[in-house]
Amino acid sequence: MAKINFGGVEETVVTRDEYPLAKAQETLKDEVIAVIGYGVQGPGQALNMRDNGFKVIVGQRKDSASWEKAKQDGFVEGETLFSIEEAVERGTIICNLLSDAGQIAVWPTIKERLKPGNTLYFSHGFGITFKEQTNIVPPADVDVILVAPKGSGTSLRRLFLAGSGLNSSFAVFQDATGKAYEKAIAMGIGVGSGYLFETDFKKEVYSDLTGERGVLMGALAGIIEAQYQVLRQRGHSPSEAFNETVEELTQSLVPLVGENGMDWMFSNCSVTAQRGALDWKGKFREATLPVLNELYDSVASGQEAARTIQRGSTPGYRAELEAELAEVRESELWQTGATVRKLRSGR
Ligand SMILES: NC(=O)C1=CN([C@@H]2O[C@H](COP(=O)(O)OP(=O)(O)OC[C@H]3O[C@@H](n4cnc5c(N)ncnc54)[C@H](O)[C@@H]3O)[C@@H](O)[C@H]2O)C=CC1
Ligand SMILES: CC(=O)[C@](C)(O)C(=O)O
Ligand SMILES: [Mg+2]
Ligand SMILES: [Mg+2]
Repeated sequence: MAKINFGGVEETVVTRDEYPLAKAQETLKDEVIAVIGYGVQGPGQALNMRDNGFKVIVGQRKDSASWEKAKQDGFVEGETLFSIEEAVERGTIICNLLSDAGQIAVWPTIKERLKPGNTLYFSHGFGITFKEQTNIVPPADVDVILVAPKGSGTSLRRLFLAGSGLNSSFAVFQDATGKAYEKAIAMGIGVGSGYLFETDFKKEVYSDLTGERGVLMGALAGIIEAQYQVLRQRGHSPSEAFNETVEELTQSLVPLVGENGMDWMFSNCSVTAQRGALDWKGKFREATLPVLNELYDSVASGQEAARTIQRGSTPGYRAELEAELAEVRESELWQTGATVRKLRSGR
């Protein structure tokens, strides 16, 4: 395992050089990998593993949109596509890729079909960590592992097809066979990870829930709305407010951050911009620190999990969620965005 120094702190990382695909194939050669749930992570992981030469079957509710999607992706009913019950029966590694709320409802179905020596696999520490709320307590005779790609299942698939990989966290919660660690790494390689970073279930779910509610999604959406609102209220046109808040962020500046870091993005902007950004970043940091601490507390207390479960198990919730997304989509800000996107010439 490679020891890599991250800004002065040494961590253990698994690379594809030291754990090549051939080794992962050897480790998992006798396993039937049952991917339960075919939403966003399900297709990304199942297709990457299938393309990587693993035995993959899919378990999904019949007559659902996801069932049809699995068929379109080449999974064949009765051969590689089954009901959830049958897929769990047939699998030796059970990948629980249902939505986090869905995992609670389906857990009894999975639990009663697990056999000694099976592996229970998650892509989130949610169900295990918040067991008081989820009741997901695996029997002692199965391995319990995690590989959590740090990005959308859509990106996992796209990067795999492009020949690169998305980084993933991995963890072992329970090692019944003595082989759990090896299986976790092999699965991580199999689903198309670039590098694998070791963590535990609790750290994975705490950081993941914080990240998506914070900078990655919630804070990003919120700060964009706030700046757009200020510019519009101060008399700027929609296109000017959008270009100066989102289009330049996504098309020019964030890709530069991704390429070579924040200081490099800064140094590719004017000295005027650099002076102002360096002066103002502290204010933004201090203003958001209390909110981020409140968020972390809400994650650690189980309140975020409770809300996810409560909302996610309400009948008709998907339609409500879609209505909330439609409200975002139909706002002036994001309607302006749709128009601006059409004007990206030559791309
Ligand atoms: N969306 C993503 O890209 C990422 C998701 N994850 C984790 O991966 C896991 C799967 O997440 P997603 O793919 O987003 O899930 P999803 O929300 O797309 O749902 C997956 C599947 O669960 C099924 N399902 C939901 N409730 C059900 C129920 N009560 N009975 C039977 N089937 C039910 C749906 O039909 C769907 O096919 C979660 O633990 C999530 O936190 C981790 C990294 C990224
Ligand atoms: C894509 C991802 O990793 C998230 C944002 O944590 C999620 O979809 O839950
Ligand atoms: Mg995540
Ligand atoms: Mg997440």
